[in-house]
Formats: sequence, structure tokens, C-alpha cells
Amino acid sequence: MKGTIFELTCPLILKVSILNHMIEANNLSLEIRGKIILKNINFRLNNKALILGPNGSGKTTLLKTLSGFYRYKGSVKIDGNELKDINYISLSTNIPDAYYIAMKVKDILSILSEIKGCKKDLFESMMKEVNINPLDKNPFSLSMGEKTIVFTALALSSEPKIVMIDEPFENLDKNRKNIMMKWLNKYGKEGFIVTHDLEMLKNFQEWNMYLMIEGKLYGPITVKEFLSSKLVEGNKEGSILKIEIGERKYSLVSSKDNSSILDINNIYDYV
Ligand SMILES: Nc1ncnc2c1ncn2[C@@H]1O[C@H](COP(=O)(O)OP(=O)(O)OP(=O)(O)O)[C@@H](O)[C@H]1O
Repeated sequence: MKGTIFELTCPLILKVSILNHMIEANNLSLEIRGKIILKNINFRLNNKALILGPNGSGKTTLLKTLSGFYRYKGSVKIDGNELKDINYISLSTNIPDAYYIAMKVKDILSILSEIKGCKKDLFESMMKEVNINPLDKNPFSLSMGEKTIVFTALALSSEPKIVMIDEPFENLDKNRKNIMMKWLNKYGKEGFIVTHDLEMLKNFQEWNMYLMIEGKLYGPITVKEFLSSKLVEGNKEGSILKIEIGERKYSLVSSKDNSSILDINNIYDYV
């Protein structure tokens, strides 16, 4: 079980300083089967932030790495302790691999309430809120949207301090997206939330965010700044972010002509 969520959630040793909570990466790199997936990533995080980026840029791999799934190069410190060295009960992810541990959702919930302090009542009230009843179902028989809801609620129902949430809006209808947004605001103090949902971004204006492109992490900037910016070619002075895509340089600059970044789904056109 080394390097899995089980290691992270096992409450044997909890070397956590509550005073200094922060997630910090210095020169974090990851190679899988000879391919470099994460390139020299640096950040300091003491709240929740969003990550956006095109398919295959490394977002999920970053969350998995920060959840203890991979042996990385460089440093990831949580509350000053190197991630490789800690058993960390307060970190939660909705990455499904963490939940391949039982037959039915209610069994997963029981196991997680034992090892991680998931609150059954809270999980069940969350399910009522979204009007689904997954407890007697095998998680793999759930619809795509139900999977998103169930795994995210499992991650959040321990009321964790740190959250690593991958695409929480995927396959959700509008009403349930709004409920999910409320959950994401309420649970977790620090961590990353990965999304492709540019429409939902409007609801997170005050949050920080990062862009992930070709294994590199750019940011932080605020969602508000991002939404009123555009991507232009070259190295522009006063830009909000300087981005490299392949050999080319781009700048994220404030948009004076009121064009919204939502037009620049074009970030995705460049890669
Ligand atoms: N276990 C693995 N073995 C080999 N390659 C991997 C593995 N995990 C991820 N990759 C590769 O790493 C790259 C980044 O994948 P990752 O899933 O992190 O991307 P992503 O940004 O989350 O993409 P998406 O937006 O499509 O979910 C991809 O090229 C993927 O094929």
C-alpha cells in the first residue's frame, strides 16, 4: 500500500503542525516510464486554488502526486513535512483510485469512517441534497455524473483540511453543479481543484488559480484577473503571466477590449 491514499489516511503517526499549514512544492518533477509529466513545479498554497489546462497537461498527475500516489523528484511539503515521509489523515482526494476498496458505496463509507473519519451522516445528507441514493450500489454501476458526486462527497465528508479535487463538475447538470460549487466553497481549507468548466469559473472570481500547460504550472493569478485577460503571442511587458508552449512564448495580458478569456478557449487552441 506504499504511496497510496491508504498510507496517507492511516492515522498511525500524525506529524502535523497546525500553526503553519501550507502546501509547498519546490522543483517538483515526475517521470513515468521515461516520460517527464511534471516539470519543475513550484508553488506555495495556503488556501484553495483552481487549476485549468488542456487535456494531457498533467493536472490529474499533479493531484495524484500531491495525494501520495507517486514517488516524485524535488520537494512537496505539507505543513513543513515532506510528503514522502508523512501519514496524512487530513488530506482528501476524489480520484477514484483511492476508493477501489469495497463492493458497495456503503462499504466504502464504512471503511472510510473507520480509517479517515468520514462522517456517515454528512455523506448521507449530501446525497439527499443532490437527490441520489448510491449506498447499495457498486460504485462502478453509477452513472458518470453520480460517480463525480459520490467520489467528491466521499472526499469531502471527512471535512478534510486539504483537498485535491479532480473535475468536480464533470457530467453534472446545472442544478447539481451549483450544489457542488457550494460544497467546494464549504469543505477544505487548502488544496487544488482541477476544472475544465470555464463557465463555472465565473462563480469563483475571488479564488486564486493556476494554468497547467505541458507539465508546467503557471500562477497564481485570481480568477477575476484570468476572466478579464487574453492570451497574446510574444513576451509582453506588464503581462499577468508569461507562458511557454513548445518553443513559443505567450503572454496573458489584461483585455482592454472587454473580450473575455472565455473566448480564449484559444489557450487550448495553441497546444
Ligand atoms: N500511469 C501513467 N503511465 C503513463 N503515462 C501517464 C500515466 N499517467 C499519466 N500519464 C500521461 O501523463 C500526461 C498527463 O496526464 P494527466 O492525466 O495528468 O493529464 P490532465 O491534465 O489531467 O488531462 P485531462 O484534462 O485530459 O484530464 C498524459 O500524457 C498521460 O498520458
